[in-house]
Amino acid sequence: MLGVSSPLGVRMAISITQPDDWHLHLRDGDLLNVVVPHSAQHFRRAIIMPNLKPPIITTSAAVSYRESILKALPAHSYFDPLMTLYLTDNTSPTQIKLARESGVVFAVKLYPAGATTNSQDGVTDLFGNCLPVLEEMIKQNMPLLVHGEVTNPEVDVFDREKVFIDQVLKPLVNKLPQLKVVMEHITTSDAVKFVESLNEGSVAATVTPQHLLLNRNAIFQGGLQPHSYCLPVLKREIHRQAISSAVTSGSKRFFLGTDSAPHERRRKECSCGCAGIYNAPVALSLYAKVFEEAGALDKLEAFTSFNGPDFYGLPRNSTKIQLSKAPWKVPESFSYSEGEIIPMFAGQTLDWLPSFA
Ligand SMILES: NC(=O)N[C@@H](CC(=O)O)C(=O)O
Ligand SMILES: [Zn+2]
Ligand SMILES: [Zn+2]
Repeated sequence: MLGVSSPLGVRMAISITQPDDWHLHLRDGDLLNVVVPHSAQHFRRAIIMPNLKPPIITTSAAVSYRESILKALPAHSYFDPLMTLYLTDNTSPTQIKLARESGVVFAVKLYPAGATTNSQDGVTDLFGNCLPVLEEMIKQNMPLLVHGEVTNPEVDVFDREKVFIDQVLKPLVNKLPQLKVVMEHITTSDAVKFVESLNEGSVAATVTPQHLLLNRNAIFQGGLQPHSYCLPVLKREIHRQAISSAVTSGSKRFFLGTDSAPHERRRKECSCGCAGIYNAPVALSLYAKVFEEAGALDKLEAFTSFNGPDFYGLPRNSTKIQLSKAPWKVPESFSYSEGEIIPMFAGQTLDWLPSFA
């Protein structure tokens, strides 16, 4: 990381290796034309979530989804979508082999059936139905990306991540210690402890800007705030602090994954609103804010740009991006053919402005 100083010695800008987003929802249809440019503006590569309707369960579906993403890229921009397969009870080991051979699919995503947006085709019994597939993933060195929440309605919604760690992840890493696992969008100190207790190269976690900056008060601040609702739901302040400390400590086990998850405004602002926060345009500014507030700006680059590719066994980017300490206003909304999407912190002023030098 290179610091640029003003004559008074105040750091005005930093230059870092261009980041990647290791957890991103781009959706499909016309919405791609809005959200793909936003991600490509800051990120070089992204792990693309497969929870479309219908979900991406085959390599051929992943290949054609990748083509539509590339078509939505503005001219002269570079962005490499790293595709994933949606794991179902019926996924076969052969499909995993084909996925690896394609060179297009980089991971397999586990959604416990019913846990989150478009997860109804997800897995009902991981150990009962998916062991041969997980064994093939070890052979192919293909990571398992996990939405880590149990779906049992009797478990309190704020405890679902912790219970998932105890009931599924601990047995999983005991049974298959060679499987690479990414616990996606972690929200609790329990998840931090779990990830830190394991071998660095085998289990890692992505962390979103909202889980680093907000606690569950944000959902109810002055009234119900649908644009602060995501899954796993925001947690208590002590959990936010635990995640922030873990990430800013410089540990290699944590890396950037925005979980940017746009939903059309009326699908958020209604009587049964969708879970998901659209943060792609603001994510990098917000991560910089978190590291600055922790006095750890020197550790930002490893989190945004090194730990992810190192875990996935991919090269680090050679391009750079600049973050300037300059106020900028987040747009109120972005329109597309079916309506609009509202970004996180819409209309507010943020401090760090990313740009290509
Ligand atoms: N995070 C969310 O609240 N929503 C995501 C799904 C997910 O990542 O769980 C979505 O696809 O909308
Ligand atoms: Zn999820
Ligand atoms: Zn997600």
